[in-house]
Amino acid sequence: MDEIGQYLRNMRAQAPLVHNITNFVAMNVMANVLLAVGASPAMVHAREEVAEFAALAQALTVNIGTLDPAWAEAMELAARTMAARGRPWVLDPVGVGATRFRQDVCARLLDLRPSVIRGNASEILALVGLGAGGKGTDAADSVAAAEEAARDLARWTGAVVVVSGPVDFITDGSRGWRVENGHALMPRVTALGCSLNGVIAAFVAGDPGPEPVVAAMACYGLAGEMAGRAAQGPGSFAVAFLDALCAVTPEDLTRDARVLAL
Ligand SMILES: Nc1ncnc2c1ncn2[C@@H]1O[C@H](COP(=O)(O)OP(=O)(O)OP(=O)(O)O)[C@@H](O)[C@H]1O
Ligand SMILES: Cc1ncsc1CCO
Ligand SMILES: [Mg+2]
Repeated sequence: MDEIGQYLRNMRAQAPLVHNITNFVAMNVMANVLLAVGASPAMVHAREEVAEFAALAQALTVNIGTLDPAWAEAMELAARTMAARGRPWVLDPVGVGATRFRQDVCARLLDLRPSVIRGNASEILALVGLGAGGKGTDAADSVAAAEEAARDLARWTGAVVVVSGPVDFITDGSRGWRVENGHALMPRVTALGCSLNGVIAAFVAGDPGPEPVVAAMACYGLAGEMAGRAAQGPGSFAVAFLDALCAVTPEDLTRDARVLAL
């Protein structure tokens, strides 16, 4: 892997336009996260314009958090555009274990070959369950338990798979990395997982493959650590986290990333 800070430097030099079809909860947080880290966000979801808009973007994220049928159609149209143009797109299968609707939509989206799939341990296990005939999952599934499932999902779909949690796991099906950066307040602020998808998309916009995804995860976790030192609780953490995403330098990332190649 190159010097890890280089991926942040490259991303900021490109300042990629990231098109996001995300949930109502995440839209504002995610747009601010992307601006803070140095990318350019757009939240666009109408069926009538998503394909045209996706053609302008360097990367796309799709998040099924507040799904409805019109949005599901828009997600497929936008993902199809990226796939046809060979541009990266990131899928976040929020709560895919919970309902049939989410499972059906995710199965269709997986056919459109996401470049990256990012979820928490339960979501990754549930997605693998779609391929294996729908085995059940537990909301408390650990990242460690999901590592093998993530490798299976990566081999099955061709995507880089990320399991986020106290320690993140990233795999392309053969290689694997653990990223230990992060802060315990991150899961106490809504939509920081959803917003992470945008940062991953920004890092892979100019540079496909698992290495920029690993760098995005370390960068996000490191910003969490910086924010954690300034915060009094979840509210001030959310503000400090935006400041930290803006302040973190490539040199900080190279020095303080805690990445284990397996
Ligand atoms: N206990 C923890 N300690 C340190 N970092 C954590 C912890 N839990 C999550 N993170 C970090 O928080 C970020 C978001 O991951 P998380 O797994 O919470 O996403 P999520 O469950 O999809 O969140 P949401 O659905 O609320 O958007 C990642 O960078 C991850 O490393
Ligand atoms: C709270 C919530 N509900 C649906 S999506 C979402 C944002 C975190 O995934
Ligand atoms: Mg999530």
